[in-house]
Amino acid sequence: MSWERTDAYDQYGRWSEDDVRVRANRKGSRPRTKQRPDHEDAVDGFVLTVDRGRYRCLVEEGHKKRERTVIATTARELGRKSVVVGDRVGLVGDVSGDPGSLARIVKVAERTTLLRRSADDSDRIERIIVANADQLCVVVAAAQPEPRPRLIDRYLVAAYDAGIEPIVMITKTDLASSAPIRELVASLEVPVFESALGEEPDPEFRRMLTDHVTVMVGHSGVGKSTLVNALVPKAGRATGHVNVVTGRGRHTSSSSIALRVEDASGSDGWIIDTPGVRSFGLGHVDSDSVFKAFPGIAEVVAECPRGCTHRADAPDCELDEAVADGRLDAVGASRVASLRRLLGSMDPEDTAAPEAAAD
Ligand SMILES: Nc1nc2c(ncn2[C@@H]2O[C@H](COP(=O)(O)OP(=O)(O)OP(=O)(O)O)[C@@H](O)[C@H]2O)c(=O)[nH]1
Ligand SMILES: [Zn+2]
Repeated sequence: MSWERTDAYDQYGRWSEDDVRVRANRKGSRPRTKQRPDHEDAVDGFVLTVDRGRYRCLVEEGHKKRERTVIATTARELGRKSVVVGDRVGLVGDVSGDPGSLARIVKVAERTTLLRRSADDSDRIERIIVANADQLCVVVAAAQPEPRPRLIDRYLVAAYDAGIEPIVMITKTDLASSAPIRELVASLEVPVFESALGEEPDPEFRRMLTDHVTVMVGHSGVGKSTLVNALVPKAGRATGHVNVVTGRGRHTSSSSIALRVEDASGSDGWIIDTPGVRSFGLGHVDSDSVFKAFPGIAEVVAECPRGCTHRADAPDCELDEAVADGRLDAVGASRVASLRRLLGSMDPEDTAAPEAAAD
């Protein structure tokens, strides 16, 4: 996973000069770096969309008059470092945002989080979906398409692995009860919200988005775009239909986009809508990091034998001891059971879900 970081950046995303050769400087002016300009004049941008090598970035965010979007490409000096929606970048060149103008992304700030998926569970090559999200909203329909518990589990595992707080939004509650999904996530203490067609989004849910970057994920057809449009009326996310026979959506949204969402008081946050998927590979996830996401459990697994998977069948797993001797109470014990179930969603026999086939 080392490729996601470039050592030439420090923790603030500035160039680190350590590995840059500095030419002897006879004239006594500032030392010049041979290959890497430090781009002190770069302006900060927030990546809103990525489309075939063109990055739409928001600059002077929050500034009433000067805030604008700028189209940019990536500078060659970034090398193979990828830039994704949610990235905080430094831009040079024409940052006016005028029609036809083009800027260059020369820096990418170190990411606070990375949401990743792999093509399938045997594939350790990961794709970064979104950077810097601190919440992940799993959108799941009460019906049409039928909820797929394993996919929900997989999203939750990905969130815990990435250090992102999960939220569950149950849509289409006009069609079926939300109870089975609520039961599924009950022991994880994940905030759960509901929505139904034609209803205003729950103000509590809207408030939950304020001052956060929330990535919205879900199976194709669950009503994610409908929800995003309700939250951000000018978003104009294309909504599709669900095939009544298969219950599948048509992948109407095809790329990720960051959208500003406001609450009743006018405060705002960002949601990042991602394309609907049918499967979510977890080849890159290490089960240790999922357990370590929970205080109380992290201390216990620190005592496990080396290489312990912490799964139900793991020999001498300290979690079993801690449940037995009361170090973990009833809530802790049910959380361990839930996490083990979540990690069961990574089991290989589960990857060949019928939905993985194209329709
Ligand atoms: N009954 C009902 N239908 C809904 C609700 N939300 C969305 N739908 C319908 O479900 C269908 C799919 O909705 P979309 O918003 O396009 O779904 P999506 O999750 O964005 O789908 P992808 O673009 O494939 O990712 C549309 O026909 C919506 O009108 C709801 O709360 N209740
Ligand atoms: Zn263990």
